[in-house]
Amino acid sequence: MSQGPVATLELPRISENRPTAGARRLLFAGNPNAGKTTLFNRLTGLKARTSNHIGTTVEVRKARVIWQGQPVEMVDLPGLYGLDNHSAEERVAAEYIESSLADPAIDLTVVMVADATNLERSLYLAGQLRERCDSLVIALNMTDLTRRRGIELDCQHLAIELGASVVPVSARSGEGLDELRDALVAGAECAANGCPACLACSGCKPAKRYAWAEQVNERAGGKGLVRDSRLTQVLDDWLTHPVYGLAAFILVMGALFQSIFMLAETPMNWIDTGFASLGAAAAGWLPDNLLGSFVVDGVIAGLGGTLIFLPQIFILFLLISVLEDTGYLARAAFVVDRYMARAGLPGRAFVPMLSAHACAIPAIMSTRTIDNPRDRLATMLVLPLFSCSARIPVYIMVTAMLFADQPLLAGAVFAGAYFLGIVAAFAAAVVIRGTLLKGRPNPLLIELPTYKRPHLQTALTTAIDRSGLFLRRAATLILTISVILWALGTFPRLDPEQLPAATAEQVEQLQAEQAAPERIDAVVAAAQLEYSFAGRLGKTIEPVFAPLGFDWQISVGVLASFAAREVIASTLSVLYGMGGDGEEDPDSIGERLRDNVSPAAGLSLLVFFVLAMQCLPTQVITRRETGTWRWPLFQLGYMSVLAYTAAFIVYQVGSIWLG
Ligand SMILES: Nc1nc2c(ncn2[C@@H]2O[C@H](COP(=O)(O)OP(=O)(O)OP(=O)(O)O)[C@@H](O)[C@H]2O)c(=O)[nH]1
Ligand SMILES: [Mg+2]
Repeated sequence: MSQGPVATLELPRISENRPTAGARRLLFAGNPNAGKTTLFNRLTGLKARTSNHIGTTVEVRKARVIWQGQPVEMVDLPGLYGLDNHSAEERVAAEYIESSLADPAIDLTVVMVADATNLERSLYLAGQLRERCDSLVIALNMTDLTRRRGIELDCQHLAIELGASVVPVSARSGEGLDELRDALVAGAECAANGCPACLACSGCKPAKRYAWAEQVNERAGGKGLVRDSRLTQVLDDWLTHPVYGLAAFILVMGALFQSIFMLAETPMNWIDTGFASLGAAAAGWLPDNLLGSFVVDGVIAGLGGTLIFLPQIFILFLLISVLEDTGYLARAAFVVDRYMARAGLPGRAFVPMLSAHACAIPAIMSTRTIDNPRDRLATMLVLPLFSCSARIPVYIMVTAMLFADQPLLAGAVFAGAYFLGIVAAFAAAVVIRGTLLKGRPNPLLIELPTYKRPHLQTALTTAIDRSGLFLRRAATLILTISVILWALGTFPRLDPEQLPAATAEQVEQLQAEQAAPERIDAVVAAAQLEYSFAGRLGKTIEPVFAPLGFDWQISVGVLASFAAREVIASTLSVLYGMGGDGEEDPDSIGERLRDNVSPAAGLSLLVFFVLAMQCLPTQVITRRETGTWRWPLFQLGYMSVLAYTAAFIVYQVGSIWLG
């Protein structure tokens, strides 16, 4: 069959389980990391997140496709090992399966995705599902890997033992998908007379069920499957070793960040020059009036100030995705567990912490793999301290300003900002675990996934997806705020005939000196900006931020960035650009800042942005995951105090040192 699936994606709330009227429902269930989401993506054409570690999917995800003119609802579930005695993280999937099974209105087929390289373990859940549902299809996934190891599982025999269709597939390569689709369209009724296996173990104790799984696995030819090859064992000995493992960890993370900056440099320069020439060209075409200023100073400057970070975001997600796919990250979690435990954080917090370097939102959601509620809450509270990609603009802006001619120092300060975020998160965890959430984290017990060759296409899809999200934000939220700021900085208009006395005097003096007209324009533009709403607002709040060394422009930017922190870059591009020297060629953000901000104030700004909680969407997610506004408010409170205090110290000490 080759009808292209037409899919729409929706994210229901966890508890939502209403069937779509008249639709068949296909439920993708299976052990964690068996490839459920990869298969779901294949069949729906969607791009839900997949990766080679346990617990990637934490929410129920539905999609609707049309197959042979009929609507089919596909549901991707988080992984689970069994229907009974499930742990907290398996709850979402177990409850969804139970409630779907209990609802007679749903025309349900369960697609059990089984990892062929670990068939025995999958059979435990398969046996349970077979007992409870009348329509079950086993998608025996990862057969590309078993084949490579020279093992052919006997699917026909398995089908007889289980009394259900068994279709060998490779979700990654797409092999067997047509056969799977045919089996699903056909309806996939289980053998009416029941199957010996299920009759034999109905109501069995787990131990008996495991024994049954072992026997069936053996009869299907899965006994020869040694999960871990010799190479895997050797690699694991090294990568989880307390000393070599830590060295490897530092090396890998260092290489990751180093390559992000190296690879992103050239495309960032292109974007920078591109927008600079675009601004200059637009300034040439457009009349020198409000419209011209709106396009050049509002739209182009605002967009350019944000889009410049696209290459870094793309490369960061690409590399993290590649690394995840290899299976290394689970080993890294194992290595850092002992250090995390000292701060009161569970080892499982490692993967959320790593994703928090891209964005705190998915990171907070992925803490669902931490069973202990206190461990989980402590992790959530400190996650926003890690340097997410929205902070990168500020880091680049400030380092470019302070150390334009010293790339090594710039790199060190940049890394320092990341490091500060990590140290602050661990310190906050120590304090929180010692006071609010007393107790020690549970020791780390994770299953190490098998090493896999990374899939470039998956990584590219993730990177494109995340960059798309960033672009949409840039195009909507950030552009809107830039335009609002332009308007705030433009109105009310200052009548050129009625300049304030000081400005008029300055202009007269410049005219007497026969200064270049641009210099006179710049003086008038600065007076206009101070006269505007933005100028008045900035001047009002300036005293609050003055002890941190922020002038009124930065104060406006800091205020705006409490909605979304990356706004600061476009804000300053707009505000400093508007009050700028009026030259044809707009300078880079770094140069503009250098003219306006002292080094001590720059460092203080950097520290403030490392530590401040400036992201409404993250707070909304924290509210959702904790069920109360108390914790997001706590996040906002402690992080604001921390940011203000640290920036204050940096500015005061920095002013003495740096002059
Ligand atoms: N070689 C190979 N790898 C696969 C196949 N299917 C999935 N994978 C890889 O297996 C890993 C896990 O895939 P996911 O689709 O995220 O697994 P999942 O079952 O949704 O995992 P959870 O959401 O954590 O329960 C990813 O690295 C996939 O690229 C396959 O058929 N062959
Ligand atoms: Mg998944």
